Amino acid sequence: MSAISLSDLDVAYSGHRVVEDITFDVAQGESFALVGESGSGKSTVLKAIVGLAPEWSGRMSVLGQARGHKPDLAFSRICQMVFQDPYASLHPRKTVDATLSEPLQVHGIKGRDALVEEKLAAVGLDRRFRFRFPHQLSGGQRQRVAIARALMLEPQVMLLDEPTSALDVSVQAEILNLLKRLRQEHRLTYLMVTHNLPVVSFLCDRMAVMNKGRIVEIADATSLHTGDFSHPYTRELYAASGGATERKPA
Ligand SMILES: Nc1ncnc2c1ncn2[C@@H]1O[C@H](COP(=O)(O)OP(=O)(O)OP(=O)(O)O)[C@@H](O)[C@H]1O
Repeated sequence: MSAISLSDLDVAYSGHRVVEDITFDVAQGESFALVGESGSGKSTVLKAIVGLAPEWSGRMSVLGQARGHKPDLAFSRICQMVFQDPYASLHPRKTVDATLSEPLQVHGIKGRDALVEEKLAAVGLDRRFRFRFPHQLSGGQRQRVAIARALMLEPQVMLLDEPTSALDVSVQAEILNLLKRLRQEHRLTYLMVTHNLPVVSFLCDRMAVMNKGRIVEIADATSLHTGDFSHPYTRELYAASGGATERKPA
């Protein structure tokens, strides 16, 4: 059983189709990237999976459970999304504690104190941060809180939408290291949007290259060492990123 399976996925906004014919499978425990230039539809694919882009057709399933068009509370227990900008994704008037407790309340899960502290520790924040508001945190700390929130329900699949691109270069590597560690410790599957090929090299096993709403190529991340790609658009993207990506991102 795949962690994520998309087949002939089309997605539109107000009748205007922006994503077409998306088909790929992500294996359990795999880290899979969607790359491509701005506007190519990468985030839209993630939004469709979590139900934030409701005009879709095709087939989607996560851990063997087919996605429908109706809200599905149980889905959030297996799949969570982390957004690009932790300023925008965290409620400014909620403490870290309130933000992390909310999914537990919604799902009627007990043991709030221990779980909040456990997930804070998992993302490298000690208990001093628990009763702070987002404006009392750095950008990197805020993104750690957003990741902790995504972990609260112990999902197996995480959708990561440019999780480091809104951060200072100096903290990008810290968050990437954290994501790498969490994936190992929690045996997570990642589907990650990025435009940064060194990030793919660091964190991902395979990548799908998107151009104008379609996938033009699916390649192993190891191809980033050699530049051995079949589609001209991928070769262009590779050349634009400066070629071989042995170096660490950020
Ligand atoms: N809520 C929305 N309503 C209408 N159009 C949208 C909406 N969100 C995105 N779009 C459009 O859909 C297309 C794909 O956007 P999407 O955000 O998926 O691209 P992307 O590849 O993730 O780009 P970026 O890297 O800039 O985030 C773009 O043309 C965008 O303007």
